Amino acid sequence: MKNDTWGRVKEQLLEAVGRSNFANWIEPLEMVEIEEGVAVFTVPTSFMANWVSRNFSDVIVKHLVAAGVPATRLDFKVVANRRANGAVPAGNQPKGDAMSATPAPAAEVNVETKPEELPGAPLDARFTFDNFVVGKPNELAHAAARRVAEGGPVTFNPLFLYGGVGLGKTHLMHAIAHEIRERSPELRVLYLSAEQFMYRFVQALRDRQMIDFKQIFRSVDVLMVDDVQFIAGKDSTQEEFFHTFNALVDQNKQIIISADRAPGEIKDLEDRIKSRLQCGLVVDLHPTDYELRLGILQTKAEAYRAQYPDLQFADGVLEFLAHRITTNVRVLEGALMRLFAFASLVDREITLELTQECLADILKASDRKVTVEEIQRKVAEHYSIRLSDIIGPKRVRSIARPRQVAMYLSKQLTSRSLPEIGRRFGGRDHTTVMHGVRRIEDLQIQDSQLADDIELLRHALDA
Ligand SMILES: Nc1ncnc2c1ncn2[C@@H]1O[C@H](COP(=O)(O)OP(=O)(O)OP(=O)(O)O)[C@@H](O)[C@H]1O
Repeated sequence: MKNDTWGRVKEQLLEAVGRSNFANWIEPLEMVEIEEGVAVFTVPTSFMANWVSRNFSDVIVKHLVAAGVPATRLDFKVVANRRANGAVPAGNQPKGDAMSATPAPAAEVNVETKPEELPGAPLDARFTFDNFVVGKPNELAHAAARRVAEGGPVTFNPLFLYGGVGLGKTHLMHAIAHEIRERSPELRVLYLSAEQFMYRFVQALRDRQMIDFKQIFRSVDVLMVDDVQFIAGKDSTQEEFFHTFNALVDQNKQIIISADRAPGEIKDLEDRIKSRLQCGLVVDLHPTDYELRLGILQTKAEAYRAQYPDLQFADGVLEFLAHRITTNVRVLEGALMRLFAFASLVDREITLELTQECLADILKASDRKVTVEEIQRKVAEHYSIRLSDIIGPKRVRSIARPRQVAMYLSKQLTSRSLPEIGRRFGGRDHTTVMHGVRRIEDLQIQDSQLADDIELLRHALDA
């Protein structure tokens, strides 16, 4: 076939597949010969051979035939000697070796991108499964992560991990990547943040390297994208992410995604992406509880003590921190590190006093803000009465006393004024609240059962 015939067919294909597909997939093809109904093309990469063969064969054959070329099927040959991981402008390919090679199905040609060439983010060596403390709030997420890391047939795809700030999503993602790399070094694992994904995508568009981009992202065995909420509202990045996602799922490759909230709650994320993200297993990391925080502190303190055996902890310091710093694990870790640094500087035992002095700002910022509504709910639960009764007008003692307890705790644990508290108790006057608070203050002294109840409630509200 003459080159100008292929040139004319290309013009038709431009209209048929659109400018972007044409530039990415058709333009780089070079027609070499037609033999016994097989139209032979050279392509820059095996990925491209596969992709064009799967997605554009029919349309190419159709237009070839319409132009009078007797083609019934296509064959692609990857031309050797190209740039390591990229396409070469059409028309510049060295042809010698590839042309004399035995024709091979496109799928058998394999141009490898080595793991080190993958544009991923580095993994933190500390973020392993061994260093991850498991407790009730994260046991499901941990189990799912372990399962994915162990490999075997893909059971849930994608694995979607979500949770609030600093609860261990990134730690788990890195742990999975470490484990897979250790167990199956031949697998190509690509970990990166959604922000980096966008950055690579924009860069590829700008440098006209979309073929490389697609090739790399669609040729990995495990794709891990952290903080996916970042692409919300970024239309072209979402589009590309969606296609990458589909291409990998189609090939049964594992995808692991993390976000700060559930897929359905990510605003400005296309519905089709939301529903794709929900297809596999969605697990959340719950806010830490006291036991998990204490476990994390103990593990970290032990590791630190192994390094600095002279370091002394007074009893109750770790418990105090686990009790007081409830925001997230990152803050907890930061507090512990500061404490260690301070203690080794002043060369003193870490006492409760030293802890309070050294971490005053963190402790203040971490003070939990309890609401009047939470107090009312907990008190109602504790005394097995209805929440509406706490707020309502009933005056029988079995209801009036718990109501006074709730008023007392509201005064103690929140910064609300008496009139504000009164308003939240069904619009009562501030004098009624004041009376309730005083009554409980007095009664506590004589009534040990009441004192215990209040202590229990205070603890529950603090946790
Ligand atoms: N269960 C845990 N055991 C040990 N360390 C933990 C645990 N959970 C969190 N951490 C530690 O807390 C810090 C914050 O965790 P990580 O970066 O994984 O949080 P994240 O959920 O990804 O937060 P972000 O939403 O900010 O991205 C890390 O140093 C991590 O090692």
